[in-house]
Order: sequence, then structure tokens, then C-alpha cells
Amino acid sequence: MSTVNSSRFSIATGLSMGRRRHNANQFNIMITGHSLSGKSSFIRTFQHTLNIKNKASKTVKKEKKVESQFNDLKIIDDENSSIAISLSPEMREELNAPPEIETYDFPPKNVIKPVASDIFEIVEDGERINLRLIDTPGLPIPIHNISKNASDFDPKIVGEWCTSILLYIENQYEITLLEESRVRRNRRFPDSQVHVCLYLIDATTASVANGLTAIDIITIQKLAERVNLVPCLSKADLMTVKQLERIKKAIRNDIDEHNLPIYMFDDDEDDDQDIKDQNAMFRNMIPFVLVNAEETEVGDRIGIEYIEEDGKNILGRQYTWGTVDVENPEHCDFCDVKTFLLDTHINELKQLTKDYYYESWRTNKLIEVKGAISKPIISSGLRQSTAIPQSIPPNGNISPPNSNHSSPMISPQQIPQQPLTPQQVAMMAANNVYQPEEINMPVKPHRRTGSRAESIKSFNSTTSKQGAQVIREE
Ligand SMILES: Nc1nc2c(ncn2[C@@H]2O[C@H](COP(=O)(O)OP(=O)(O)OP(=O)(O)O)[C@@H](O)[C@H]2O)c(=O)[nH]1
Repeated sequence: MSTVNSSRFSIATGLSMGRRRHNANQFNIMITGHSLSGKSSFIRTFQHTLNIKNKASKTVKKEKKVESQFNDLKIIDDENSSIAISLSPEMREELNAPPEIETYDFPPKNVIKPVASDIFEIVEDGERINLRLIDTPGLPIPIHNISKNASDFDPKIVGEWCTSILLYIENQYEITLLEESRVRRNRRFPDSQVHVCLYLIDATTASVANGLTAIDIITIQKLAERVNLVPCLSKADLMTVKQLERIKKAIRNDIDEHNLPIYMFDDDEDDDQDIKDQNAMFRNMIPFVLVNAEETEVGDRIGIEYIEEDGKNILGRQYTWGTVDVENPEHCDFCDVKTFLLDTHINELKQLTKDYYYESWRTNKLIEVKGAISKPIISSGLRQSTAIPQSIPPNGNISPPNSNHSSPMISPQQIPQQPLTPQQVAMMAANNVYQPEEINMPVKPHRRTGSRAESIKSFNSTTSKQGAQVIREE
């Protein structure tokens, strides 16, 4: 057991945007998940482990607005955390709750938007990375919704919360799309797309639900359609080794059963054996076990207190029975998460975001717009779609396209094809709407060597670590 001897006190700083070097790798990480699961604490802990170069400003700036056409991006503000008062009607009755907590809002009114940090210029293994961390409002899971049963599920909670997160992610795609459609593109235009999203599942909630709740299942499904999503189990220090083992297994089974499209550390055909082994190791760790460093309030700020142990300052949490060292791989997976984020998988996460998630969003957008403009607008001179029936029979049955009986529908050959004028094409191209060829939906690369089910089942294979996060197949 160690003694608490805080030799160094450090405030998690919001660092000011330094000189942006255009050859540095921009990487944006979003932290999302359960309310009070330790998202902001994770960001502060993570910052403390980085080799940050732009340490020009050490003061926390509150509510600094970053110029953007689309978002109110703000510096992380510690006062901006959401607190979910989640009493079920039965509990309120039982507790004889006073009127002020009798009604509650989902999501909480105080925070409904993700907030992005400034860009940290960091150096990892000699590589310069411009890192942005995005904190998000917590997903409130009321006590009566800690259930696997979808019928217990309140769509209002997920609806508004998901909308706020997805809006942020899609806004970044929109920014890219607009930049791409400029005649003169800015080569230094910063990449603001969310390259990875850590979804924090509170270990206690997961323990009560015996895995994912119905709300988790639906939110993961929704978010993972737009971003590389990595599930993590937070506050793992509150669990015993056996409890952790049980929860991790239950979460893996839920991911498998509901076929949740999370990031799976897939192998590439030409990956060598070392890389395949490394991917398998990360795959087997899902959901990653996280513990954050303990924090202390100093005035109106929240800071991280280092713990002195054996002459070393460590980031961790201290208990009567011992100390959890956040950066000790035998205590939690913090270092492995940092490794795959900033080292081994950074390029793949960025590539997938660009080639699959952004392209899927862009294609959907294109189809939406094409759908809108393919409606008959003869008067404007736009081409009339051949796909839209000109009238629907009174019985509501639309004839199949190849049917021989005489139909009131106009055949494609009968429709005069009015070509678009060059001005119209130019206007649509400027808005990235015009695409002469067929629109093909991007296909998510299936780089995994085995099947999805095999991959997920391989979750249960043993990791080589000892200690709190050791998971063994019974
Ligand atoms: N035991 C334990 N407590 C933690 C850990 N991380 C954070 N906490 C505590 O959990 C509480 C909530 O932490 P936050 O970081 O504010 O959580 P959050 O998810 O950002 O909260 P919201 O944004 O309000 O949803 C605080 O009291 C933290 O000290 C952890 O790893 N273990």
C-alpha cells in the first residue's frame, strides 16, 4: 500500500492554439457515453500523459469561441458538465421527493452540445500530431431504463442525445464537403472530422444491466453508422476482477448478438503476422478497461493530483487498500488505448473516416439532393426523372416497370430528356450536387480475415495480462 503524498499538483490546462504546421497529422478524438462515466476526467488524464509542444498558455480559458460557420466550438469548460437526476416515478413516490426534483428533463438542459478543445500539438514517437479532444454531454440512463428490454426504453432520451452528437459529427463532414467544392481549395484547411469516438460505459451501470442497456444498444448502433466507435468500460476501479470479467463478457455477447458495427481492429490481407497479432490483442481487449486519475478542485478549477509512490509521481487513484496506477497496463488498459489512438491505428482510423464514413455521409447527402431535384420541375428546365411514376392508380397499386398492360404511367422513352444547362451544372457542381455517373454507396472495407462473429467470439480469448483487467474464458 502506498502513502498519499501529493508532491506535484497540476491543473489540466486548455492549451492555446499554437502555430499550426500543415504537415502535422490532424487527429480528432471524441469522448462520449454514459452520464458521469468520467468523460471529462478521461480527457484531463489523457492530456497529462501527452508530450505537448504548444504550452504557450497554461491558463484554462472558459467559453472561448473558436470561429466557425457551423458550430459554436468551445474550449472545454469544467463547469459545463451535465448531471442527470434520474428518479423513476416509483422511486420518487417512495422517496416522497419534493416538487423541484419531481420533473426532470432528458437530456439535461444545461449541456446539449459537444465541446471541442483547442488543438494540442503533440509529439508521439517522433511524429508530430495536432490533437483535438471533443467532450460531449453525458447520456443519461435513468434507473428504470437500466434494462436490456427494448420495450422499457424511452426513445426521447436517445433521440435528443443522439441528435446532438450526430449533428456535431455530420457538421464536420459538411465543412469538408464545402471546402472540397471550392474552386480554389485551401491546402491547409484543418481536418475537423471525428476520427474516432470512445464510448464510455459506466462499469456500475453495466454491472446492474449485466452488459449493455437497451439505450446503449440503440445509441451505439446509431453513432457507429457515422464514426469509428470503440466501447470502453469506465470507472473499472470500482469492480473486482471477477465482476470485470463478467461484465466484459456480457458486453461482448451483446455486441455480437446485436451485430453492433463498432471498430474491430480488422486485419488487412497483406498485414504481417506481428500486425495481425497486435490487432487480435486489441480486439480481445474490447471493451477497453479505463480508470482515470483522481481530481481535486482548486478554486474554480479541477486539477489532477499526482500520487507519490516509490519516489515516482503517478497518475492514479488511491484507496485504503492500495493505489491504482492509470499508466500501469496491469491495472487498466489506458496505455493500450493511447497506443492504438496515437500510434498503431491512427492512420487507419483516419483513412476509414475519410474513405468510408465521410463518403457514406456524402453519398447519402447526394442521394437526398438528387432525389429532391429529380422530382418533375419541367418549368425550371431541369431533367425530369424517369423513376417517378406520373400517376398512381386509384387502387394504389403501382404497376411493376415491365408490366405489359396499358398503364397511365409515362414510359421512360416518352419523357423528353432536357439536358441541364452549363450554368445549372456549374451551380450544382459548386454545391457538390451534380454527379453525372451512377451514385454508388461506399462499401465498408471487410478487412477482417475471419467472419464478424468469429472476431467477436475471439474476444473471449485470454489476454496475457495479469491484474484487474485479466479476462479468462471460463
Ligand atoms: N471511481 C472512479 N471515479 C471516477 C473515475 N473517473 C471519474 N470519476 C469520478 O466520476 C465523477 C464524474 O466524472 P466526470 O469526468 O465529470 O464525468 P463525465 O462523464 O464527464 O460527466 P458528465 O459530462 O456530467 O456526464 C467525478 O466525481 C469523478 O471524480 C474513475 O476512473 N474511477
